[in-house]
Amino acid sequence: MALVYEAIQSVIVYFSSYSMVSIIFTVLAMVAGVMGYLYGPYWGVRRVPGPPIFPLVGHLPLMAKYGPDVFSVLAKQYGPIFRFHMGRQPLIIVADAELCKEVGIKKFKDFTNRSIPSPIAASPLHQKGLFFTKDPRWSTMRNTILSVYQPSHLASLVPTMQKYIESATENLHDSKEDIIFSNLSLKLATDVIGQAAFGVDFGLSKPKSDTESTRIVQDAQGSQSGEVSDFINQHIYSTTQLKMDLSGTMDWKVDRTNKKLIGRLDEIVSNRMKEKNRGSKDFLSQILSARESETAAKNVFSPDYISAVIKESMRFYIVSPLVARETSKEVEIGGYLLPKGTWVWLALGVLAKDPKNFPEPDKFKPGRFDPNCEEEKRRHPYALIPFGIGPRACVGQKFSIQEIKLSLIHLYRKYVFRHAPTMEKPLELEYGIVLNFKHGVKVTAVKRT
Ligand code: HEM
Repeated sequence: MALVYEAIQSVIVYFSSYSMVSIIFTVLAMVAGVMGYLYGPYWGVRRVPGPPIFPLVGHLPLMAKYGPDVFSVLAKQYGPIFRFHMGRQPLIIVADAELCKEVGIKKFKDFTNRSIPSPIAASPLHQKGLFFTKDPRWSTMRNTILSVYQPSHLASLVPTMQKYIESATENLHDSKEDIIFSNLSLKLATDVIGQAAFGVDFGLSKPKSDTESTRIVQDAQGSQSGEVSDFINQHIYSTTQLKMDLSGTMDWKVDRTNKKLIGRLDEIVSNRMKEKNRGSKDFLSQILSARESETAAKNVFSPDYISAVIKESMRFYIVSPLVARETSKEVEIGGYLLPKGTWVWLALGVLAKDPKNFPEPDKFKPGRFDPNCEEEKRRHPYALIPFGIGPRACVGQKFSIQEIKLSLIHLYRKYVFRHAPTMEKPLELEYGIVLNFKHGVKVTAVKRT
């Protein structure tokens, strides 16, 4: 009997110690899993210098402390290439013109793609566009799109651009309220893109009375202008709501808006496909014609003073301070070996405020771009790259510069502008995916006599 009792006892001890061991193992495995989840992405790039990491939030508290200057502050401390953690996701920040050249041009084939933040990874609409699309799909799409940005085609757009600029700026001096110039230029740019890209009049920049009288007039695509503005508002919502949210969740409203947008875009494209003599006035018609003639594309598409002022403005308020790229295989940059899949971000904003290339960087001095001045001659050729760099640089660069130049010429020929008394000083900025003005740029216009 005693023997049986002892045997049972030893079995109980065996099993209870077994379950203790298994609990310990389970807990250890869970801890290892959590540590792996939190620090796995860091491990491959741990040799790249960077500030100490706060658990879970990474370096986000530094962003709260230094605001938009955070990358300039860190570049001073850690050098031209450093690590910055958005939560657990490490970014390798490249803050030097020569290294940007290496990523964007010399080693481009290892950096063809952009890193995709999770809200975009969850959005098929954004992934289909040229900006985020990847690998061969990107090159086919880019080659087809580039044809519509040829100088001859851009030149043919001058009258369209002029028409919108003239109508939008006709009676600025009559305005009883301050003109929120940043809003006006956004509407103007969107209207020009609508006409140039889709052959559709969005009617956003027309002076109010005009817009009201044409509200019921059908636009070129048969949709009413109210509907078109609705479409654009959805588009603006969809793009401005893309936060750098790395939590893996996506705002359901963005998802819903994207679905509606896809519907609208499909509608515009299918209507245009039905048109026999669609001509080649707008980008959509050109791309559809290119698609019909090229099978590869078919599978993919479903220094004058003004120049100096434009360059200095784009340096001073750099629109897109960071450009996201990703390594497609193991690659060496700035003396560090980066594994495949590393997020490498080019810090165009740090470059633009680097006193090595732009002495007194916080002063607005268009003269620094005078081709005869020493500063211009000494400067690194890739010190100011507001449109990005290399084969993946902005396709809209020439289009934008043409529109900016035309707008400036028209505006300054007719008006003198003054800061409105209601405009804050210094201007308050909002930093998102692109730079924005918190309260708008407010001006009053005085007609030249
Ligand atoms: C002042 C105006 C603009 C600025 C500062 C700007 C800036 C940029 C930057 C920095 C990039 C990333 C480039 C890189 O990765 O190296 C980019 C890409 C792009 N931009 Fe712009 N852009 C502007 C206007 C436009 C316009 C008007 C269009 C269209 C008509 C446009 C279409 C694109 C596209 C499609 C890409 C993605 C190109 C690709 O991934 O192959 N941009 N832009």
